[in-house]
Amino acid sequence: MTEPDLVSLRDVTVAYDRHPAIHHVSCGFARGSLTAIIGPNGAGKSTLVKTIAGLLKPAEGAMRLHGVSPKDIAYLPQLAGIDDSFPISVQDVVLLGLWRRTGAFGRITLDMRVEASKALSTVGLDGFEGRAFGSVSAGQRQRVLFARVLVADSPLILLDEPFSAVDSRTTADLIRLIDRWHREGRTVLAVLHDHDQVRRHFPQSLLMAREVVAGGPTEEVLTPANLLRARAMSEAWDGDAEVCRGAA
Ligand SMILES: Nc1ncnc2c1ncn2[C@@H]1O[C@H](COP(=O)(O)OP(=O)(O)OP(=O)(O)O)[C@@H](O)[C@H]1O
Repeated sequence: MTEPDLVSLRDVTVAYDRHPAIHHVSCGFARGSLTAIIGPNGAGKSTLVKTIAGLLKPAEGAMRLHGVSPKDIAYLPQLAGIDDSFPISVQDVVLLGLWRRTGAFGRITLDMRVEASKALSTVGLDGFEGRAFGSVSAGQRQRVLFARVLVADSPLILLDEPFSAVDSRTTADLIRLIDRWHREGRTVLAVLHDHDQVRRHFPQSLLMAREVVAGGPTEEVLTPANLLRARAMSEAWDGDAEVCRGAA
């Protein structure tokens, strides 16, 4: 018998204020897979990832996790969504990745601090522990957030546009980290816009345009015909439509 997908969505519609952002999405992500989620702006990629992270609830359909609990998910939101005026040190941001082990009010041990420093070292930020998170550059911030994912040691990792505002050297370093997570058998989903990068590093892709346009091996998904279809579907989308209930 084949193993069920680690994450599966069946006929999922997610709405903001009753206006669907993605609709009738059915797809699965196998355990240990490395998948790029691609599609035009507004295609619903972040909405999909937030739904898998448990931050949004489907208005219709079902999202299921198999053999992984919601608290085991490491989610890296779009950098733009993080409030960098909040006074928190780089080390404390990394330690937030340990909350599964510590609980909301758990004690941070010396070992945990050492682990956080090691993770910072892995992402090239030796000695950054005491810096204010808001005071480091956008690329360095992204490295800090990857360090947070590193210490979380999660079987399912969701990355929303992890390379926006990041230079090519940092991108290359972070891609090496993603490769490492993939080799370790973790399941990784990343929202990306750079198709060359996706072709080079991501074996699987899911092309979205409010619904699934295509999913599977990247070379079969990223075809000119599919990309054209995704663009046309996005442009034809009716943003004022309401959730269609009871559709057969
Ligand atoms: N909090 C929100 N409230 C209302 N509408 C929202 C909200 N977040 C997203 N949307 C709408 O849902 C649709 C899908 O947005 P989403 O951010 O998921 O797309 P995306 O593919 O990630 O886009 P991008 O590539 O531009 O980041 C868009 O029309 C967007 O305006």
